[in-house]
Amino acid sequence: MFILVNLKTYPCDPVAVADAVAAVDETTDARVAVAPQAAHLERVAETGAETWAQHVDPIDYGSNTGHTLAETAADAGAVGTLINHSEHRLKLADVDGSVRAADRAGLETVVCANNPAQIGAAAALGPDAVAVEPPALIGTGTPVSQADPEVVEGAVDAARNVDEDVAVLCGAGISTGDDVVAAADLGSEGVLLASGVAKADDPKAALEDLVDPL
Ligand SMILES: O=C(CO)COP(=O)(O)O
Repeated sequence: MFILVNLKTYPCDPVAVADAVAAVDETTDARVAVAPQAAHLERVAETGAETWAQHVDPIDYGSNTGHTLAETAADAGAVGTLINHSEHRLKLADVDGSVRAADRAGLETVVCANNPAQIGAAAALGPDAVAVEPPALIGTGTPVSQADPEVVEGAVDAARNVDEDVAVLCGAGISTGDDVVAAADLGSEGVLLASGVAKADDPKAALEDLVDPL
């Protein structure tokens, strides 16, 4: 299982969480990675934790003020990027452009989407993975894999019908190892989560609980 911790703009210490991610990754067969804010990419990558960007723009080098260039994220140590989060919504053409930009820079891609229909559209753009995250469950602590299993199964079917090579992850409310096991049982190859680790009093203990049953 792939466990990708999105730090969003939570007021946590990104380096401390990254240290915990790196330490827990050593103890498990699961793959554990962290997606800090763009300004923290370099410091986070220096911990040795697998580091992802939260976003890259559909641009190339040039006159693009205030944008995130995929190559710059890669230079800072990112090995992958999220694209099109519910909290950072892109037009389909821009999702496509961001996937192309990430490919150009050698970044792995996970395109997020709200529901199975959008997952099908996202999978058609050829990312490495898609992640279904129902917006109503994000940040609630109610795990999509246990509260809304149909949406995860629907996403797996939607992606498989389009491109069997695109992995499917799920996210929203995931915070325990049981939530991760439930996701795996539904055909998900990984989970995206944020508050369960970024807002935890002890992020390392939260990560240990997530990987414990794997
Ligand atoms: O949006 C998410 C991950 O990208 C999920 O957030 P929560 O884990 O806080 O529900």
